[in-house]
Amino acid sequence: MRELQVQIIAELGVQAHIDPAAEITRRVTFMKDYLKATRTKGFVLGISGGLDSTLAGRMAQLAVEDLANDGVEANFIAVRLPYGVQHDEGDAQAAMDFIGAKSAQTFNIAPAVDGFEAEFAKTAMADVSDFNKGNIKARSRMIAQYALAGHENLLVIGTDHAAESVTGFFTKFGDGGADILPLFTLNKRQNRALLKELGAPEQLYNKVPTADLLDGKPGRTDEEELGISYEQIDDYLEGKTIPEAAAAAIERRFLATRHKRTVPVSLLDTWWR
Ligand SMILES: Nc1ncnc2c1ncn2[C@@H]1O[C@H](COP(=O)(O)OP(=O)(O)OC[C@H]2O[C@@H]([n+]3cccc(C(=O)O)c3)[C@H](O)[C@@H]2O)[C@@H](O)[C@H]1O
Ligand SMILES: Nc1ncnc2c1ncn2[C@@H]1O[C@H](COP(=O)(O)OP(=O)(O)OP(=O)(O)O)[C@@H](O)[C@H]1O
Ligand SMILES: [Mg+2]
Repeated sequence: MRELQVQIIAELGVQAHIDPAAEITRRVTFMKDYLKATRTKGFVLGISGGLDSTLAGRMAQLAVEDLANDGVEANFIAVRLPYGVQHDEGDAQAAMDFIGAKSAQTFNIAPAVDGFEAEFAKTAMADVSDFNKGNIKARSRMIAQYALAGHENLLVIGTDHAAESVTGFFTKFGDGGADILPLFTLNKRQNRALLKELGAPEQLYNKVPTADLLDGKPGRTDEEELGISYEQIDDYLEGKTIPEAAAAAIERRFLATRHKRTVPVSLLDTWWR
């Protein structure tokens, strides 16, 4: 194995072989234990229709149902956070149906994002780029989830996992901003396997991953933006040999995005030297 590959696998805690049922139990138990230890009152998570939030959302609902059986009252808010009308709203609704959250809500981020866009144009005297606006959308979703969390003393769930973490493919303090990460250590195909194990419809566990942040290219696939396939990223994270160009691209992105996987850099840090 490549030297950096060994390091990355250890840092992200990826296991090459998993038992999906056991992984579900382990993660639901983690969510329940953390909620009890912190005496918080439940969870909130944005549901996009993509497979990561469908999986984390279903596990959150299972945690809340288990907690009720143990005599602990907890809420789970599954919140749709569209920018106006989402092009694949049907999948998002199918995800909401499958999750069956205790509380289902909708928060349209369009007025907030459009407000930022207008003020940005006045301040910078230039239009915000579609790419930069995409990050504003991701950060607006974070703010909406923290507002709901603050209202009821809930924990914000993040869907970061090894196959996104390794390339830093998330918005810093956007979808990267969360309190608890139940999918951590899993790669993309393992997320899919857990969702299938939970009995999700095929339409949901086989959904093509998309950050879906661009006005100009709705539903642009992650693989198109990254130029690396999840098959390659997953294989790399399982310690397999992949083509040199793909391995080098993953490692380049990993090294360039170290600042996203840590708290803000201070005088006491040395990792960047
Ligand atoms: N070396 C460094 N040390 C400390 N901070 C550093 C830094 N370099 C940049 N920064 C800071 O980081 C910022 C750039 O990071 P960031 O704002 O995240 O922006 P950036 O990494 O450029 O863009 C986010 C990427 O994640 C993708 N994404 C976002 C959201 C969701 C998903 C998804 O899969 O659903 C994917 C998105 O498509 C895009 O490719 C800079 O503006 C700067 O403030
Ligand atoms: N339109 C949306 N509505 C609600 N939440 C969203 C929306 N877009 C993104 N999110 C939140 O941001 C997280 C990160 O998005 P990301 O695309 O990585 O995950 P996903 O959509 O759940 O799965 P996939 O990566 O397979 O598309 C989502 O898991 C979800 O919590
Ligand atoms: Mg998505």
